[in-house]
Amino acid sequence: MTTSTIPIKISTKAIAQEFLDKYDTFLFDCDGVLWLGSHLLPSVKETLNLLEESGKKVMFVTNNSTKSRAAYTKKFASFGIKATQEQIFTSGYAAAVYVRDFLQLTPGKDKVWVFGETGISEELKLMGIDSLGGADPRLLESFDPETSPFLKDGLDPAVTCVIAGLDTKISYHKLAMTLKYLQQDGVKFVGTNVDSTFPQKGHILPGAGSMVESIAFAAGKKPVYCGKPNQNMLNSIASVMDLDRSRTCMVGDRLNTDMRFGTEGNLGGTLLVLTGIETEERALQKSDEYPTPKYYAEKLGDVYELTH
Ligand SMILES: C[C@H](OP(=O)(O)O)C(=O)O
Ligand SMILES: [Mg+2]
Repeated sequence: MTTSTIPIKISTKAIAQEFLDKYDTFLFDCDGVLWLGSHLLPSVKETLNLLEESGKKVMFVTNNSTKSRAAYTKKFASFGIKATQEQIFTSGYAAAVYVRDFLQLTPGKDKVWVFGETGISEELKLMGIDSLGGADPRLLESFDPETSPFLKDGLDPAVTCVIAGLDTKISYHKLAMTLKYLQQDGVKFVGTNVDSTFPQKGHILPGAGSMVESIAFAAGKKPVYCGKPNQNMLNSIASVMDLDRSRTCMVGDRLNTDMRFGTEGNLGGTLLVLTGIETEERALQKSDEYPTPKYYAEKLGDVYELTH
């Protein structure tokens, strides 16, 4: 899939101002755009303040399922950035919405086995859906099928779905139990996001996709992914806010998730920043796997720095 236009680099005041004037709503990816782990990227806070002062609407759309939306408001606050839970969409929340609304799990009856962190289980809990596994510390113990606390009374028959996402405390016990549940007839398989890698300051580390696809390979089953570029996420956002797609821009650091999400969502534009996964060379090359961005920039903060 390609777009005919050559990406425009935001490298002058005039281009930066043209970019700002073109859109009323900005959807921001988080990892690799706003921050790298605990490291806030340059002039991000100033850029977000500029957008707020200009009356622009801002949403945060992250494929990172490790934290709940509520936990993310605390991460934003730690950087001195105001963000309400309603402005934040995570792939963990998107997966919970999917199992509630599409798979129609019955709260109080159906349960979910989670491979991943609290960002998934906390969102399920808010919907009244119980989950097993996840950050349960007993899963960090070495796995023995004879003694595992998750097997001694047999598998929980109430589990009708597995949700898998990024787990920075991965263990064989977690992999084994997730596979056991996926081997049960009728258990659905949901992935939070397909990102193969995860940007940290000075490192590109294994992402959710590398773990979910490992489980999929073992189970011989393909998950339904709920994060970007899945359009259910954008449709959820559009349903809760008055979104004029033609005046909306998706800002991200990954071509095959963020830029696809924006282009396939028929948004007015996309901005690829080079502080995460991608390079200028890849931003400019045409590919069948992902669209070229409308704009690109060395970093998001250039939008502020070039106009001030
Ligand atoms: C990298 C991705 O997060 P995002 O860039 O979508 O915030 C992820 O955590 O897998
Ligand atoms: Mg990112």
